[in-house]
This record gives sequence, C-alpha cells and structure tokens, in this order.
Amino acid sequence: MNSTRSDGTIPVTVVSGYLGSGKTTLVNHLLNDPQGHEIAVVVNDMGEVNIDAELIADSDADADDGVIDLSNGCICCRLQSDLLTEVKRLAETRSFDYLLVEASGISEPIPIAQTFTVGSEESDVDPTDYYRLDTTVSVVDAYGFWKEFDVEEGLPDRMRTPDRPFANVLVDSIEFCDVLLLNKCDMVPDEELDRIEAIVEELQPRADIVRTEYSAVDPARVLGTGRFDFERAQREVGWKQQLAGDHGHDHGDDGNDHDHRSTAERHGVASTVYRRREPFHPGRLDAWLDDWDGNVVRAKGFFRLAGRPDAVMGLSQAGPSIQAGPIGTWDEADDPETRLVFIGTDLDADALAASLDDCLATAEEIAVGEFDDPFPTT
Ligand SMILES: Nc1nc2c(ncn2[C@@H]2O[C@H](COP(=O)(O)OP(=O)(O)OP(=O)(O)O)[C@@H](O)[C@H]2O)c(=O)[nH]1
Repeated sequence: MNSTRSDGTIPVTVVSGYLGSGKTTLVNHLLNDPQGHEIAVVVNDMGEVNIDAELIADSDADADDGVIDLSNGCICCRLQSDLLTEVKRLAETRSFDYLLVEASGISEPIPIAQTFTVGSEESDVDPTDYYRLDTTVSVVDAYGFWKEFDVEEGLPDRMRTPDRPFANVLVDSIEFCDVLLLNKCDMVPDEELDRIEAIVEELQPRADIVRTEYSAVDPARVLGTGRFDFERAQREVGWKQQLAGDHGHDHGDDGNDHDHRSTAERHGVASTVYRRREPFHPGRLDAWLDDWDGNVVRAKGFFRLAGRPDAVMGLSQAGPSIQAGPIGTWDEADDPETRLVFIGTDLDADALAASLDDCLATAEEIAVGEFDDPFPTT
C-alpha cells in the first residue's frame, strides 16, 4: 500500500531556502516529531539525489547523511529526471504519508514545483500518478537576511553561482512559497524581526509566515496543508500585484488577517511603481544601475530604452544582483511604457523617481539617435 489518501496520491512538501537557513534542521524536527505520520525524505545536496527511505518515521537515521557535495547539480535543473525515477521507486516500494523534499540551497523552487506537477521532458514518469504537491516551504535565515541583500563578500567561492546570484535565489524562494519559516529568531531582536517580516509580506503577501527557532514549527503548518496553488503563487507575488496596480492583498483564508499595509508602513517598508513613456538613455540608466540605492531590496519590471524602440527591456534586481536586458518586443496592441516596481525600506519614492527621470533620454538625444548602449542585445 502506498498511501491511505482517498485519491491515492501522497502529499509532497518541498523545503527550499538559502544555504544554512535551517532546512536540514526542519527536516530533522519533522522526523523527530512525526505525530504518528510516516514521512519519507528526499535530500538534494548538489550531488546525487539521496532518497533515504530509512528516514521514514520511527527511524533515528540522521538527515545529514549524504549532505554536502556542492558540485554536481541540483534537482531544479540537471537532476529532475533522477528525482522522478527515485520518488516513483519510493512510492512503489514503501508506504508513507508524506514526502518531504529538501532542495539544495541554490535550487530554484519553480522548476521543482513543475517537476512534481507536470514532470520532466526527460522522464516518462507522471508524478501525479503518485504524488500531489501540497506545500512549498521556504526557510529564511532572519539573522543573515539583510546581509544577503547587501554584499556577497565572505562567501566561499564554491558557493558562488554567477548565473544565479544569491540574492536572486533568496528572493525567488520567498516569492514562490506557501509557508515561510522566519528562522533563527533567537538571534535577532523582535523589532528587527518585524522589519524583516514586513519586507517578506511585501514580497509574497499570501505566504503563511511562521517565526521559528531551530525550525521548530508545528508539523501541521507545513505538512498536508493543501496550500499549494501554482497559479496563485505566481500571480500573487508582490511585485506583480504592484505592477498591476493592485494594492489590496487577498489574505483570504490564509490566516494573515492582520492589516498588512500598516505593518509594512510601521516598519518603513514600502513599494513604489515608476511609470514613464519616455525611454531611458542607455548610458545614464547604466550608471544609475551601477550606483544602486541600497534601500531597494527588490526591483522588477520592464522599461523602454532609447535606440531600441521595439525592445521590451526587463529589469530584475534582488539586493546587489541586477539583471537588465531585452525580454521581448512591443506588440502593435501594446502601449509602450516603462513600468518598474521598487520594494524596499525607507524608500523616498519622489527622490527615486527624480533620479530615474534624470536618466530619461531627451527629445534632442532621441532625434540624434546615437547611443552608446552597454545593455545586452539578447
Ligand atoms: N542559532 C540558531 N541556529 C540555527 C537555527 N536553525 C538552524 N541553526 C543552525 O544553522 C546551521 C545550518 O542549519 P541547517 O539546518 O544545516 O541549514 P540548511 O539550510 O540545511 O543548510 P544547507 O543544507 O547547507 O543549505 C546549523 O548549525 C544549525 O544548527 C536557529 O533557529 N537558531
């Protein structure tokens, strides 16, 4: 028997989060407090996929087993097919109530969610025959939170991922989660926790935020919650709501029924949308991006660039990592307009807008039409 669930599928909880945030601590906590449930675990540590069936309830096996080779790949990209093969085998050979997947510290949560919802091109396994993605949990290190947005110094080289800068990974895992554990609360004063929580709510208003020490959460908050909803998770990301001009956050039945806006404001967290029809001057915008306002935690959106009238230019910034380049072309039906959302602490929206206005190309510059353009072309 694979599962006692009425539809025969086993609920899956995916745990992601930054390196060292407390993911393994969470897995161990859940295994040590199974409340009568049998839990199987997949641990992905940038090496092979380790399915440790020994970790099923009652076992005193150590979830740290197999952890640590940060060199070979992770389940969000190269190992999707291995993951599917292994979880199928597990479902066919063992009986358990929940599958817990600990992603590596640099995994992107969306591809993992896709693996469990639609499978992988490289595998015949249909994950929905066995599993249903139930909850995505992101573990955030409250103590290291601001540091990740400021500098990447001090990180060992082997942990650097030039194509996926850390702040991006961190923001991704916050923006795409159902439950967010704000962990290591023992190391951070309450006032600071309030500030972090306000930013996190701004980034993902629908997440159930739980403050924890050593990832000690009530298992019912992370197992079998039924909270996962792919469409909603993507749609309700903070920056998308801001860009769409939707400032109301639907807390629905998610338990966050306090006044989100005033929480954000109380802690100096704000977001602002910059909209202009005039294109940016490439050189001036590039210089502006190099001299990034440290109060901005997250910026996202698209912009017009002088000299490239057809291009929709995308901007995505998370802490010190900034990516800007073409993401498409304007359709005839479009009304080309720059729209950028900035989320941060102690933001001076007027000053931000004024400094961006200084980067707009003038009518004369556009008429001459010669620009030194440092942005990528593809
Ligand atoms: N002070 C404090 N330390 C914690 C807390 N949670 C975890 N730790 C410690 O932080 C370190 C990293 O925790 P792990 O659970 O291994 O973190 P991880 O996210 O699995 O780490 P990676 O697998 O390397 O990405 C360990 O030494 C934990 O004991 C906490 O709430 N407070």
